[in-house]
Amino acid sequence: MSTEQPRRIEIYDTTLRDGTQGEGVTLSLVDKLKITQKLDELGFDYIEGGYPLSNPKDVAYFEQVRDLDLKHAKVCAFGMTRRKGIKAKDDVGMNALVDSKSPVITIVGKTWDLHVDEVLGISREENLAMIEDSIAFCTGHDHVEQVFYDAEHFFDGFKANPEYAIQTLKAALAGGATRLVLCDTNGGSMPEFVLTTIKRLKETLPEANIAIHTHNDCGLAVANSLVAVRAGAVQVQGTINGIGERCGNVDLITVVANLKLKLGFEALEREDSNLHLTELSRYVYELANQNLVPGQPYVGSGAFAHKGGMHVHAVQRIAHSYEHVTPESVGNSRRILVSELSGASNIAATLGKKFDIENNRDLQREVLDRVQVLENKGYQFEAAEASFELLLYKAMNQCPDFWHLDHYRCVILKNNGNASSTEAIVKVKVGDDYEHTVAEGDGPVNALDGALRKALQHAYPQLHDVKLMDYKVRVVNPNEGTAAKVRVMIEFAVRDENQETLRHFTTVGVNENIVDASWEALTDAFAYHLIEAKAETLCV
Ligand SMILES: CC(=O)SCCNC(=O)CCNC(=O)[C@H](O)C(C)(C)COP(=O)(O)OP(=O)(O)OC[C@H]1O[C@@H](n2cnc3c(N)ncnc32)[C@H](O)[C@@H]1OP(=O)(O)O
Ligand SMILES: CC(=O)C(=O)O
Repeated sequence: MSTEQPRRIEIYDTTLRDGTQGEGVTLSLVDKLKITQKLDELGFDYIEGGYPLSNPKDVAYFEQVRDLDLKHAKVCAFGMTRRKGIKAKDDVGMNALVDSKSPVITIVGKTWDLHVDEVLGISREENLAMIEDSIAFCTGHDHVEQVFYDAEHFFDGFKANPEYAIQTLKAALAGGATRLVLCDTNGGSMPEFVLTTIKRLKETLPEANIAIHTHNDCGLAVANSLVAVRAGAVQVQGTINGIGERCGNVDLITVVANLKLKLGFEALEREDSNLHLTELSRYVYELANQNLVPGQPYVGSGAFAHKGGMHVHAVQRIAHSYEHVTPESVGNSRRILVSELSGASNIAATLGKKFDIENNRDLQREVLDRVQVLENKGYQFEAAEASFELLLYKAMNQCPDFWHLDHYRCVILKNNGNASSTEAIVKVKVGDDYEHTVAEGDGPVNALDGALRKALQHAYPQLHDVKLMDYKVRVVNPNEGTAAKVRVMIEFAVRDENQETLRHFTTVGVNENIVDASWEALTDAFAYHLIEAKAETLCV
């Protein structure tokens, strides 16, 4: 039996620098500090906080991050080599880096002769001097513990001119760099090339500590990072959720999970850090104001969501029949979806216990048939769990009529130059009485919601607790132009008397008329809430 300790891989996060180079990503100073704290809590080794020369926010970040009580992570300041033709000590960028007081400085320099000759337009010797001088200038300051060298375009440079690429790395080592970070800046390299290149490099520079920084332009950032580790890299650089320039950086969430759960490496200082990967991913999406990616490996909302009937049938018996790791191992959870692709097992798994129908195959099939017919018409029940449950209540004859609609009407008034106003009129019969109400709203749905609530408020005060939160509409068959069907999904929150949210639920409606589709989703929600709240119907 091997007694060898698993190799520990350093994890270097650049969400706050390279991540913010992604389209649509901006983080406030407070967000950057919060993410720093979170990454430190989970045991990240290095956090690249920004580019101190770039903007006042990054300067402020490096001032304020010193007040955080970080337990493990080292904050890194990023910048490029000195400008051509001047001394490092006279370069504003160099001075901004050391003035940041960061214990680690990461300097990016040119490896590819194309960039040296054509982009910077300098001699190759000057580029080598810029790399060595810049690193030496930083290492010459006592507070600087380490300088990492980001070899920009390393793999493209090595392909074009391997001798020169290696000279640039030697210049970095001569300056005192403690990590040579091989960057696949354009994200175009293939894993085989990354592997063989690093192996060749290790023969030339056996003592150098190699790190890897990949981009995802070929969808290979994770693969390239993992082969680099296999070839001996000691550090992986990337971002949370893979945000970053163009197609993004490597997603450190996937890298860490693969290193720890699949390949037997140690990564991140905290023992149970992989259990918090889902939480971390969602935290960063939230602060970066980005939508979750359902299919994101390990931590996406769909990473352990089972939809096909055959899958659900098997997963209920043996979870790993359709799951490569347990959802809990990365802090995620299993979900069973109901749709036209479901089998009876999906219904038994999602609602079998709540409705006590785990063994009632006939009822499960009846509801499934109904789901299939409705989804064929444009409904979607995966995310509209309340409308789906209502189908079950109906199939079990447990969905009473709480009111009878006589009619509703919506009027939108638009005067030239004025904002439009909307009025809805609703007439319903509740028990023996007619309620005829009117409400104004921001639009037809808001006005109808108001008018129907007024009509029902005395008979069913429970509706006071349910609030409309979000409204989404999508065209189902766009080929029909303005006569196309639309699918409306409405999210509601149920609140207690202190206005604390107890739970959310969603309903769906489909129609050629957007107001009718909205009415269907709205009334589904009211009926669902009344059943769940055990309201007695006044209509017999
Ligand atoms: C692969 C990467 O992700 S590297 C990081 C890229 N990140 C960023 O660019 C975001 C932060 N950048 C910035 O805030 C700005 O671009 C700054 C402050 C760095 C520079 O701004 P400016 O002085 O206005 O220059 P600009 O951005 O137009 O052009 C880059 C300049 O840096 C020079 N340069 C580029 N790379 C290097 C390098 N490795 N070493 C030295 N100089 C370099 C270019 O020659 C050019 O200088 P020039 O205008 O004298 O020809
Ligand atoms: C340094 C860096 O971000 C890159 O080369 O991609």
